[in-house]
Amino acid sequence: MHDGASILVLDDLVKRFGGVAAVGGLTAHVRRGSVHGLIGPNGAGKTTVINLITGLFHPTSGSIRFEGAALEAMAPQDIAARGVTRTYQNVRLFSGMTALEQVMTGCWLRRGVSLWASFLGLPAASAAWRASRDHAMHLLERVGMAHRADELAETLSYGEQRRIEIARALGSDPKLLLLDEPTAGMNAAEADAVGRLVHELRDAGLTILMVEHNMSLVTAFCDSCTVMNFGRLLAEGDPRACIADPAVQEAYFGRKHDADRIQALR
Ligand SMILES: Nc1ncnc2c1ncn2[C@@H]1O[C@H](COP(=O)(O)OP(=O)(O)OP(=O)(O)O)[C@@H](O)[C@H]1O
Repeated sequence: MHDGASILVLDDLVKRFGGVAAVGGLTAHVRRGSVHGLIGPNGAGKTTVINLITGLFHPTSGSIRFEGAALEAMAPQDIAARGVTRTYQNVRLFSGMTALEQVMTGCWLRRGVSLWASFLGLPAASAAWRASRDHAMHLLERVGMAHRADELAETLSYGEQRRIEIARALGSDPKLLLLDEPTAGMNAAEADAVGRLVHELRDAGLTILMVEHNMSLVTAFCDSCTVMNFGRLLAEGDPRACIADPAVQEAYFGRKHDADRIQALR
């Protein structure tokens, strides 16, 4: 997958924090128009990879190519402007704002009017505000939350808040959406609904890279995956094949004889 089919290519990516190599030479490919899972045990380096792709951290070495452009030295807002956006592991909504207002904050890249025009209430700013409200409403419909548009975010259920976050991330018309544990804390029905939403977004042309711990969701909804362990690549490809890989099983559950010993101690 070294051709134009890959929208994102990570090559020998390294991120050190002092003596800790959170990412220790990761190479990975994400195919355009796919749902790609990024999985691995706790502390494997998955969130650090998302932080590197979005420019929150710069890599110690290695490269990140998005549609052929090098992202590794770019500022987060420039990466966002190229069409890469994300959600966070923990819900990060603004308190005191309605669902619609939350999503409107994500539409800033589309507005195209200066901050001064907004402050001065110029006609162009009012028209841009109406356009971003209409777009935010459309996005709420897309994630099945239009009926909650005027509710304060803090009054919504956890699953609903996650949907609002996804709608907000869609506000900048991304090409690549990075979801960091989008189903954490959800019940099976809510998680399944997120899986279906992710498929709808993919079918509408988006590429999705999703950090996920729920293996049944990964096998049901991811087209491909990258498995990390200790900052490195453990397996890449078809999710079922990756999860069945003995090295991946060992990373998650320990060696078979360790499991047998633990069982014997019980
Ligand atoms: N800012 C930081 N400073 C120092 N160490 C960090 C920092 N961020 C991450 N690490 C370390 O890097 C390693 C990878 O962390 P990371 O959060 O990327 O893993 P993860 O796979 O996302 O884990 P989880 O599934 O538990 O969220 C861990 O050992 C973590 O403690």
